Amino acid sequence: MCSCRKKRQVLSELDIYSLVGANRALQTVDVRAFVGEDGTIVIRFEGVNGNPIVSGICIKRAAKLPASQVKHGSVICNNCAAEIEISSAQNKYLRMISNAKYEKKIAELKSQCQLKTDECHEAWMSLTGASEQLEKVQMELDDKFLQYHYLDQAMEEQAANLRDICSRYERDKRLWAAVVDDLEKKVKNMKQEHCQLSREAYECFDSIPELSKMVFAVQAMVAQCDALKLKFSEEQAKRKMLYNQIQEAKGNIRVFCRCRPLRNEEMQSGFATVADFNAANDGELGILSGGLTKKIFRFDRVYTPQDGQVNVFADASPMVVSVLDGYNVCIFAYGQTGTGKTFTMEGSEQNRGVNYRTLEQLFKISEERKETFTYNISISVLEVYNEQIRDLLATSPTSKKLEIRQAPEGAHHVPGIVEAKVGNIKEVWSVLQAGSNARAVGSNNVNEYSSRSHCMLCIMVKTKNLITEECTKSKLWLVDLAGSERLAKTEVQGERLKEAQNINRSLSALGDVISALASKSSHIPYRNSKLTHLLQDSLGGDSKTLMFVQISPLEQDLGETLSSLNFATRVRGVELGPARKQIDVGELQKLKIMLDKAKQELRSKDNAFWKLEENLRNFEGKAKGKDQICRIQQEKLSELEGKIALKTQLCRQLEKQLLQLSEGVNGKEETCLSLQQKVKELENKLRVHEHAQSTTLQHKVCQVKELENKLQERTQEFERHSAKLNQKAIELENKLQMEGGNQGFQMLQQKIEELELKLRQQEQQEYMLPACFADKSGTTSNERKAWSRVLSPRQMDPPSLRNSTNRAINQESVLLKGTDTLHQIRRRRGLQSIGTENTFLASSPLLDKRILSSESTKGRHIDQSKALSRLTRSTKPAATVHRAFSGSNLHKDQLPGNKDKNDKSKFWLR
Ligand SMILES: Nc1ncnc2c1ncn2[C@@H]1O[C@H](COP(=O)(O)OP(=O)(O)OP(=O)(O)O)[C@@H](O)[C@H]1O
Repeated sequence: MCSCRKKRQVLSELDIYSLVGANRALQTVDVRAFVGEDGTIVIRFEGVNGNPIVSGICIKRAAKLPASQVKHGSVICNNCAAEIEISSAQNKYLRMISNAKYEKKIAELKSQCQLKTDECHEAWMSLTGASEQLEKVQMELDDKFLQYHYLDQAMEEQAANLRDICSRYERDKRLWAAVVDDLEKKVKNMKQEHCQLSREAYECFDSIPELSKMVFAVQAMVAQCDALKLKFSEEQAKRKMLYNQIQEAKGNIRVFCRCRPLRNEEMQSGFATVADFNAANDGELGILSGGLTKKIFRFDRVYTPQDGQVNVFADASPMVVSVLDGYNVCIFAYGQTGTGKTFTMEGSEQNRGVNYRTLEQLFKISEERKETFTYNISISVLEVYNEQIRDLLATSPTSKKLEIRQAPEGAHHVPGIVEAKVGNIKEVWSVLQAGSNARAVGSNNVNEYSSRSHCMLCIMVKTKNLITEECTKSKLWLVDLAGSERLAKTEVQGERLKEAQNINRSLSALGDVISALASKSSHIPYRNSKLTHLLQDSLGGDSKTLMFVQISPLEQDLGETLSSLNFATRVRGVELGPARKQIDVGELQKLKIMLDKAKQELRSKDNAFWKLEENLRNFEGKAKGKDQICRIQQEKLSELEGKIALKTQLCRQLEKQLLQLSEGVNGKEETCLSLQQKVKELENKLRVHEHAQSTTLQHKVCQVKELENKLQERTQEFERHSAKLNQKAIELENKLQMEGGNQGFQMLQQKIEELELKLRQQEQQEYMLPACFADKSGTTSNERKAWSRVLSPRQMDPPSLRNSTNRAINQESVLLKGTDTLHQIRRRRGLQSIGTENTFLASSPLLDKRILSSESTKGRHIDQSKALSRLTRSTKPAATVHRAFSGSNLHKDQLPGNKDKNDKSKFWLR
């Protein structure tokens, strides 16, 4: 406290009444008072006239005393430049005020920091919200993208399917077109065929009446023919039967005439033939004699030179077969030498004769009848040579003469002769060959290999009827007579003459027998020769006889030919009487034979009739077949037409489907285009939003970072300084208590001064803060000035002089001293102090709020991390966010998503 002269003068000369008026209190401001040691307040009124009454004292807290103005425990007055001492208590109080000020500032800073933190939190929350929105948008975008992708895939699939369908459709179309073309061609061809078939069918249909007429005519003709054939066969049968009956009744010897063909050399020599075969079929043979006259001979059969062995045997076959029925049969060949007797009877290997064919036929029939008959066939081959019988089958020559004996039952046989049993035709040929080889032959001028004996093959057949148990024993003589040529012609002598004489004698005996038989003589001279004696059972009587008269066609042989033919004519005239079975089986055998024949004829007629019927059926079947083919073709045509109609319908349906598919594809393409546009719009919006978010975030992050840094520095400095001050205060107090005294006091004062100096320096540094904050927090220039004035030494009123309870009175009794500006500044200071008090009062809720915010921040930490984790997704928008953070020059570690949790928690706790 100082006694300011100016004030003192002013106060001494102050005319209170003139200034205030009567009964009004003088209100003084900035009246300095001293606080005594005992705590009393001393106010000195110097130069006061009268007795001023102090009705009330309003103590108001002094303005803050800047530490820089406190030097060595004193303050220099701004008015009088007097050094005002400051008591230790006042210093302590000042320090407390200073500390309180710093605390206030710290609290303000903390509150500002809290506000900034809240702002940051809000910004972060908004950022998180924006991120979430962004994420949602991103998700929607992803969904849209996926939808677009799926749509694209579906489109591609649809397009591929469509292409496939189109290709298949094209392929099928081509195939169908080819098939349709082919079918059309086929239909065309079938139509043509159908037309042709229709024509043919019509023709057939037209010709059916004619055909049926023809069929009827043919049938009628066939029937007529059949009838005629039947009649003919009946007539023939009757004729044959009658003839046979006549023959059998007469017992005539049947005579077949056969003429040999001209030899090659004879033809080359130009020999003429005397035989005329024009009526050979009627059994007539003409012999030309003397060139003009022709003698006709009638026989049972006349063979031309062209007739073969088969024809000859065919006629002889029925008589041959008679031996199986139990008849004795004799077949002999008579004729001039070289006319073909041996050829007819034996034949050659290529042209089998009657002998071989007879045995073949017998075996064949016996095989056919084996169910009803058993046959035992044996053969003997004899030769009558020079009136002696030779066994041609005898393996060893014997001196014993073979004689003919008559059995008790009347049959003649040659005892001791070989009767070779033959079972099949192979054995027959070997036997016949052996006999033929053993036959005596010789050459003459007519025939080089002339037969010089009568060769006689005797076939003995024993038959047993398995049904009737009837047994027969019959024999068949097949005789190849020796040549009947005249002796003069042959010009043989000696032995050959003797052979010829014997041959002629035997043939003459045969003639005699035949003449006797023809004249029906009572005596038949069979025994005149061995030949007739052997043939006694089979020549004449109850036997069947067949004679082959062999003639030569040559004119030179005309005499012999006529002789033979005359002999044959006589033979043919012989009536032997009816043949008789060797065992009388009566008419039964005959009826059976007739029945067999009738059956055979019936079979043949049935066959012919069946053939005709078959032909008719064939005609009808052909007509029906054509009708059926026509019907089938018509059905096929209708089927093909139906198929064509179906396929045409299918083609139309496919075309419709194709059109529908193309329409669907167009619609999907439009949808796809609209979706693409929407996606582009969303992407643009997202980009804009991301850009705005990133810029805002960058800005806020920068601010927060700066504030954080500053706050951290200040806090650290304050803490450090407070710690130092507290420590030094404690030390000083301790020293003060320990030491005491002037020297200690002086030292203490010096130290205090040093400390105050340091404190002032720090305060000066602190005073620079508002300017800094003004720059950042938008503080106006007037406010900065007010700050500097408030912190001036004049405003360092002791807080003890101010009382909050009298604040209103003090404000009203302001001493109008100085300028308006000063007054305004003081008013602001008052307001500032009030604001400061209010700031202190508001500090506790803010602290609570900070705690809550820190707690809520802790609570939100997980969500933020989640949010950040969402931001760090590997999607396109996430990458965009990452770019936004990277664009704000933040280190990767400073990114919320990448920083560790401790840093994040520290960040939010701050
Ligand atoms: N119908 C015919 N067809 C063909 N050749 C025949 C015919 N008849 C006879 N010949 C031939 O004439 C020749 C004489 O025949 P073959 O020996 O049979 O007479 P032949 O009457 O038996 O004589 P021979 O009394 O001297 O024994 C033979 O070479 C024979 O082949």
